[in-house]
Amino acid sequence: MASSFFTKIPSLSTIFSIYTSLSAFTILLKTILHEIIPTKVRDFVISKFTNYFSSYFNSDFTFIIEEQWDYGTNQTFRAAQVYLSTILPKISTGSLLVGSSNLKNPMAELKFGVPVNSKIMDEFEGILLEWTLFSEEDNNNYRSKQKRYFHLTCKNEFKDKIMTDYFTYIAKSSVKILENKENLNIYSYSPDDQGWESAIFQHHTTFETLAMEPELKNKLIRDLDAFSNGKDFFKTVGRAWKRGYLLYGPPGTGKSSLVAAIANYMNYSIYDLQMQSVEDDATLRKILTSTENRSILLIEDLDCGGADSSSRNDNKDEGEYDENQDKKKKKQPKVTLAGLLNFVDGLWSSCVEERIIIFTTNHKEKLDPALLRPGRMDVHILMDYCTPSVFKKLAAVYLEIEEHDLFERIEKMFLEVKATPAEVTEQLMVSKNPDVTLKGLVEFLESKKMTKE
Ligand SMILES: Nc1ncnc2c1ncn2[C@@H]1O[C@H](COP(=O)(O)OP(=O)(O)OP(=O)(O)O)[C@@H](O)[C@H]1O
Repeated sequence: MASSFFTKIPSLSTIFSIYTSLSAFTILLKTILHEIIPTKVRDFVISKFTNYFSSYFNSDFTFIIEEQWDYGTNQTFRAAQVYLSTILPKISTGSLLVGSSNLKNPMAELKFGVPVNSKIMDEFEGILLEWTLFSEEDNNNYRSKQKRYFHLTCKNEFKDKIMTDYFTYIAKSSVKILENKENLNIYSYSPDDQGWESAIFQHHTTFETLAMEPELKNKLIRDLDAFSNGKDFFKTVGRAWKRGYLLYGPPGTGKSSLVAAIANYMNYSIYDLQMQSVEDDATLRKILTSTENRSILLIEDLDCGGADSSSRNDNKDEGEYDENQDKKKKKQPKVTLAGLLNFVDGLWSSCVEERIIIFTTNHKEKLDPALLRPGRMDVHILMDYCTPSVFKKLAAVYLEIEEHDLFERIEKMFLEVKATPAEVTEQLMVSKNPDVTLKGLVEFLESKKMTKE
C-alpha cells in the first residue's frame, strides 16, 4: 500500500519541471496581456473587477469631495473644511492642526484645521461617519499643484439620508460659522496659479473714521442695511441678491477707504481683481465662480486699462501703420468689460447670494456707457475734494477736536481751494497739537491757492 502511494507521488524533478513550466507560462501570459491588450482596456477590466468585488464584499459607501469643481472651488469641499474645523477639538483624531490668525487678540482661542490622512469620526442622527482628507500631486495640471479631496464614508444603507440631510446640515453650519468669523480676508488673483491668493484684511477704516458728507454716508449705510436684510425682497421681485456700487472721484478722496469701511461694516471678505491680469473671458468665469457668498468683488481703477471699456475704433484708416497702436494691441487685455458684466448679470445672478460688486474710477467720463446704464451699477457715489463738513470729520478723527478758532477760516478756504482728504490727513498728522497742525494746514491751503492763481 505504502509502496503504491510513493509510486503515485511525482518525483522531485517532475515537480520542479511542472513548476518551471507554470512559471514560464505565467510570464508568457503576462507578457501577452501587456503587449496585446492596450493599457486602457486592461485598466478598465481590472477596475471593473475590483469594483464588482469590493461592492460585493463591502457594505460601505464613500462620497468623494474634490476641492475643484467645474473650474472653481467646490463649495461642498469648502463647507466641509469649515464645518470639520469646529468639531475637531471635540473628537479624537490622533492628530490635529492648531493655530491662530486673530490679529486683534493674541490670546484668542486656538483654531483647528483638518490634518491630511487622519480619520475624523462624526455622528449625524445616530449614523456614524468617517471623514479623511487626502492631498496628492495633481499630474493633470501642467503646473504642479496639490489635488485635495475628502472621502466621506458611511454604511451603504444611509447613503441617501447623508446625501440630502447631512450635506444640507454641513452647508448651513458653515454659513453660520463664516458669518461670525474674526478676520476678513482679502484675495488677489494670481495669474500664475490662476486662482485667488488670500491674506488677512487689515484695513481699519470704518464708517466711524471715514470722512464723507454725512447725508451721503447715512444714505449708503441704509442702502447696505436694506441689501443685507433683503433676501426675501430680492427673491420676491425675482432679482439676484447682489448690489453694485460705482465709486468715482479724484485720487486721494477715499474710494479705497470707503471699500474698506463697507467690508468692515458688512463683515465681507474682498476679492480684489486686476482685470489686466486675467487672460480671457473663460478664466474670468472660472475665477468669478470660485468666490464666496457674502463677499465684495472689487475692480479698481476701471479707466486704467484692463477691461476693454472703450470701443477699439480709433478712427485710423485701414492699412495705415501706427506703431503706438501696435504696442497698444500687445498690451490689450483679452478680457472685456462686456464679458464681466454679462457674467455678473447672467450666470452669477443665478448661482450666488449676497454679493457686492464695487468698481472704482478716477474718470467716470471715460467709462463705457454700458457700465453706466441704469440697472448695471445700482448706486453711483462721488468721493470728492474736501468740503467743510468732511474737514470737520477729519479733524475730529485725527486731532480729536470738535471746535477750534481756526475752523471758520479753514472751512471758508475749502470753498475756494481744491484739496483731497488724503492731502488734508497728511497735514493733520504733522503734530498732535491742534494749534501747530491747523496753522500748518492754513499755510498749505494758502500755498495751494497761490499756485492756482
Ligand atoms: N474720505 C476720507 N476719509 C478718511 N481718510 C481719507 C479719506 N480720503 C482719503 N483718506 C486718507 O487718504 C489715504 C488715501 O486715500 P484712498 O486710497 O482711500 O483714496 P482713493 O480715492 O482710493 O485714491 P486712488 O484713486 O488714488 O486709489 C487713505 O489711506 C486715508 O488715510
